[in-house]
Amino acid sequence: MTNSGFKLVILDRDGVINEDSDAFVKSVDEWIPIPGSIEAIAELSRAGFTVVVATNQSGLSRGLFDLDDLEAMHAKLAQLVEEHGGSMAAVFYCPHGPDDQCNCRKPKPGLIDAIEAEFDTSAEGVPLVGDSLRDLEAGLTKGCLPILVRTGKGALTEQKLKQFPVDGLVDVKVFDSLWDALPFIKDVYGQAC
Ligand SMILES: O=P(O)(O)OC[C@@H](O)[C@H]1O[C@@H](OP(=O)(O)O)[C@@H](O)[C@@H](O)[C@@H]1O
Repeated sequence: MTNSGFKLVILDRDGVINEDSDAFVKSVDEWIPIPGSIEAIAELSRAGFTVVVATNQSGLSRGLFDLDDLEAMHAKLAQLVEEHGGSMAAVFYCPHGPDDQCNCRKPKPGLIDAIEAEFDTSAEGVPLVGDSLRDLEAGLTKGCLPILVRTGKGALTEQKLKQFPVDGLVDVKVFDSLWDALPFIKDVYGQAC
C-alpha cells in the first residue's frame, strides 16, 4: 500500500541518474547526466512525486573525493532538475567503505530507513530504481518496488539475474533507462502517465 497520496520514488545515483565509472565519479566535471534522466526527474516531481536519491559513496572513505566535491555534484543535479522545471527533494548517501560494517551501505537498508524517518512514511511499495543488484536488494529488504534500468551496470545486472535468479527479482521490471521507466513509475500510484 502507498502512503495516503504521498508519492515517493527512490533513485540510485551512479548508473541511473549519471554516467557511472569503475574509477568512481570523483568530481562535478565527472558527474555527467545520463540522457533523459534529468528530464525524467523533473517530470516526476511535476507529477507530484517526492524524488530522493539513495547512493553509496565509498569514494569518500577511500579518499577519492571529499564532501565539497560530493555536494558540488548534488548541487549540479538539483540545478539541472530546476532548470527543467522540477525539484530534487533530497540525496541520502552512505560515506562508508565495504569494511566499515555500517547499516547504510546498500544492500543494507539504512539509507531507506533514513528516508522513511525524514519523510515520516513507509517505503512499502515505493518504486526504487537501480542499476546494481545491491540497489534492488536494499529495496526488497524494505518492501520497495524494485525497478532495474539497463544504464550503468544495469545490463550486466540483468544478465546476472538471468543466470542466478534472486528471490523477489525473478519478474523485476527492466527498462532501458530512467526515462523509459517513467510511465511505469508514474502509474505505480495509479496516476495515468
Ligand atoms: O550506484 P551508487 O550507489 O549511486 O554509487 C556507486 C558508486 O559509489 C561507486 O560504487 C563503487 O562500488 P564500491 O563502493 O567500491 O563497492 C563502484 O561500483 C563504482 O564504480 C561506483 O561509481
